[in-house]
Amino acid sequence: LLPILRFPDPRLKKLARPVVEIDDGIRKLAADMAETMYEAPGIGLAATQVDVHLRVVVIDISEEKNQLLVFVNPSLSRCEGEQIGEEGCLSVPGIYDKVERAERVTIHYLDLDGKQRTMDADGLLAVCIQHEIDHLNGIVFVDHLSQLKQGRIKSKLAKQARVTA
Ligand SMILES: O=C(O)C[C@@H](Cc1ccccc1)[C@H](O)SCc1ccccc1
Ligand SMILES: [Zn+2]
Repeated sequence: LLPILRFPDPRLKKLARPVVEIDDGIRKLAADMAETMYEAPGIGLAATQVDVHLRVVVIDISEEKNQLLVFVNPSLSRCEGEQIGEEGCLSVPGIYDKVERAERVTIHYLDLDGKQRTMDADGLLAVCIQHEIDHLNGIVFVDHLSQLKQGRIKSKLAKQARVTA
């Protein structure tokens, strides 16, 4: 299992670098990220969240937890429509708030065989993909909220940290 960075850790703001070659190291990273995601539990995880600043994302929104998607160097095209959904984040435990996302996206990425692929997504998968790509760009969903809400969240998490410490 990989330790997940907690907001407002400054390493969550780092920009992840593209993967140059998909080797066994990247395949092991994806496997470790998937294990960490399933155990959390979560439906998505970006390498940034486990302090690896490479553009790798794992997602599984299936009920049976048996449809793992791995996106290397993901990018979006054709962002259409709007949807507002309640979001949480494994790096911001206990905080949930509404975030506006595109309803439909086309994602371009490399699979673990290094093959260039394209996928259309909508609904929860589109939301998750946008949430994870934000992480690779150093953006946490809290950054989309008002300064007032961000202040409240920081103090709430600081209090939680004191209690658990
Ligand atoms: O921190 C992460 O990146 C995992 C996120 C991914 C996510 C956030 C909002 C909406 C969709 C996906 C989640 O914390 S995973 C936990 C979760 C589980 C079911 C539904 C929503 C969030
Ligand atoms: Zn997140």
